[in-house]
Amino acid sequence: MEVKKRSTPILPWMRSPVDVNQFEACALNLVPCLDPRLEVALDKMGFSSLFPVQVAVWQETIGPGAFERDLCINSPTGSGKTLAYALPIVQKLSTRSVKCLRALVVLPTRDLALQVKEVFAAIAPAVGLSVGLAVGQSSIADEISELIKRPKLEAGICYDPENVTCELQSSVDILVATPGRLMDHINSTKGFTLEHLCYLVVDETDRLLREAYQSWLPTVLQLTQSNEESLFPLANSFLSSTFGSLKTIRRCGVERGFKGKSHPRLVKMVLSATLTQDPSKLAQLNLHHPLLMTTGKRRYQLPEKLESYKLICESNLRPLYLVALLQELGEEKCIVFTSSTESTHRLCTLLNLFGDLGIKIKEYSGLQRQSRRSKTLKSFREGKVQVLVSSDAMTRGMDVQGVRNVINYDIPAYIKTYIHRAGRTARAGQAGRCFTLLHKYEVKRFKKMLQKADNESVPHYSVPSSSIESLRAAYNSALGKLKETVESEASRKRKFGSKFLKLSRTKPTDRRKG
Ligand SMILES: Nc1ncnc2c1ncn2[C@@H]1O[C@H](COP(=O)(O)OP(=O)(O)OP(=O)(O)O)[C@@H](O)[C@H]1O
Repeated sequence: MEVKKRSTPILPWMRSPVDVNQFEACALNLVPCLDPRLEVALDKMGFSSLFPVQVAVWQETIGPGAFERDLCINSPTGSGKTLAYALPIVQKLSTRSVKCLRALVVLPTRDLALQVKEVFAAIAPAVGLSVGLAVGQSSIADEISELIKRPKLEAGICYDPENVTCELQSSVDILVATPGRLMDHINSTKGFTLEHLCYLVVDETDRLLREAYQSWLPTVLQLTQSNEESLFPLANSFLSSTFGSLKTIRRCGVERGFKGKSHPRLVKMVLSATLTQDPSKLAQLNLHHPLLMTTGKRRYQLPEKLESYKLICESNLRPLYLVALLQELGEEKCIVFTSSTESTHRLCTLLNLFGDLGIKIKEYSGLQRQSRRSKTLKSFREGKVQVLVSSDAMTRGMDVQGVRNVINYDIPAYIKTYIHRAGRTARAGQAGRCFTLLHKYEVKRFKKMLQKADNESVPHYSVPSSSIESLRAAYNSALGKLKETVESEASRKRKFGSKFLKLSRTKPTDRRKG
């Protein structure tokens, strides 16, 4: 007998969402209250209107909603969620008079954080705001000097470095960070404070809530919680009047208690194309009167102009079919997803051993150094590389213009993974295709998985058998070379490993002598 999986109850507030589909795109000059300087900045970005999800969020933030509720935004990949939160935050902070860290955006990976920072950087300076990045791209010292302003030393005056904390100020109004580097700054950067934080954005929420990442979330929530019930309220006011430092008084209050008050509670915005409904996960965010904004009735949505195809072949012939498909796609930018970093490396090596395919193919995976990954991503963005073979490092959030095709070399294990992978194409209302290579025994599972995203029938895609036949000889030769390459890589690794071991066994004094 089949045991039915007990479904988790949906939280009451999730049952009455705002449907983003009810909103239409809105020309920039018709967006109510939009700061004209931001209109100019958006125009420079090539944007002439706001997308529906951006209009819907604008309503709940700058419009009548007035940031009174925490927002949970579940809208498809490529629908424009980044600007949906960036624009209202920037508009709201545009009237601030003192610079301090007021908005924090947390993302799971460095490349994603860089991408989001670019969006803020395109609009925030237009209204005099600065944006910082804390991702560990540069040394911690360089990052600190970007984020914290040191007091100007007048000639002849020497400050005690231990005693300058109260003089240190934030150089940024908005910080985009990954959890690890954020925790480094919280724990050890003098002058780094979340005391004045007004906005917290948790992008790719379900991914970020899956791991603790050094307990960044409870730490941020604790550091920003209401300080009205502080044990020493008088001490607080004494300190601020004595030292004249800026103090942010938070209130926790009820739904409509904040209008016109200068220091509201911390507002949270959480987003994903596959937002979790798990009450225990959402509870970690300690949301205030949350409002769910979602697109349509289905929990999982694929982009409107995405076409999904299945390509059936024997497992051992998959590389052959992949090459034939890549040749058909020609120079169109394409991402090929595999199930692991190891198979990404192996597949990319194999493809490059096929002889001249007339397309530049590179690997992008968590196995590589960040600098290498960033370089590859840059070449891909610039069109110098046409095909990226990737592990799931590329699955979420990455926005690369002109990606027309996504290929699942390995079938994704979950519908969420399919949605994020496929979502690297068909972005911003553009058309795109997602091909999945399947063995005939996987077809049923694949169909069942796609039904969860309302995708009932996925047509077959076939490559001509003549293309397959013409590639066979090159395939066999590539397989032979792959064996050699793998063996020489393994022996290089072994050599490097034993050298490293020897080195670490040597006494430090000996090493210095050598
Ligand atoms: N108003 C707009 N007009 C034109 N293009 C836009 C607009 N807003 C966003 N875009 C473009 O749409 C693309 C997708 O935006 P974004 O990366 O924010 O999507 P997303 O919803 O966060 O996707 P994902 O769930 O995959 O992270 C980007 O290339 C962005 O530049």
